[in-house]
Amino acid sequence: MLTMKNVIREGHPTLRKVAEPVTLPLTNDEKELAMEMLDFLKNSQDTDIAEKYELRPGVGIAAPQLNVSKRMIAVHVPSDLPEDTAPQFSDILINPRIISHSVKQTCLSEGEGCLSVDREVQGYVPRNKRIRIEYFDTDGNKHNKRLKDFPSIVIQHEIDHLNGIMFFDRIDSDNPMALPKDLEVLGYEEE
Ligand SMILES: COc1ccccc1NC(=O)N[C@H](C(=O)N(CC(=O)NO)CC1CCCC1)C(C)(C)C
Ligand SMILES: [Zn+2]
Repeated sequence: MLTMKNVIREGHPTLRKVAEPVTLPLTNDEKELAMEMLDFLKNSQDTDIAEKYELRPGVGIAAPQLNVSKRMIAVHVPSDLPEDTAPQFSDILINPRIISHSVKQTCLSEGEGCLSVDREVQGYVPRNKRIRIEYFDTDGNKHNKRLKDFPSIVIQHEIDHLNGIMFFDRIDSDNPMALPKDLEVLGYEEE
């Protein structure tokens, strides 16, 4: 099973590479890795497993973070509602592409972190509020989905990893708490 020691950290050159598109159909190794990535996220959200293996509570991971420079990401976003066990969004996305997005931007009120970054970085990370994505699943079927808010932020964060972009690249270093106009802050102070 994947643990934090498989995750490469800030400074590793692979995190700054543009990952290669995956040729379909996936090889068995690529399928295996994709499923391990999703399992890692599920394990990280299981109290006992996460504690036992010291996993950070992950909602998304990109293959480059495992030193595999391929355009594959896994996303597993739990529901906002505690009584709801079904995740808001859970899938493995092969060659994901943002095909359109809202003008409206959003950001997390508490900023962002990253499984590959072992430090706090303050500042808002402006992202598109809504995105339409196209991607392939591990069976090679094409999907086209519209996402907004947190699931949309997670997927944009992961697709950035496929392009060698880290979340702090998007923070305005002159004024980290600057809120671009037409941006809606997402998070606890939300009604
Ligand atoms: C179960 O966990 C949650 C439940 C509800 C809200 C948030 C979370 N968890 C996270 O935001 N987790 C972050 C995360 O997985 N990532 C993914 C990552 O680093 N991918 O490369 C960072 C997030 C920052 C914004 C979007 C993803 C870390 C860096 C804090 C582990
Ligand atoms: Zn990350």
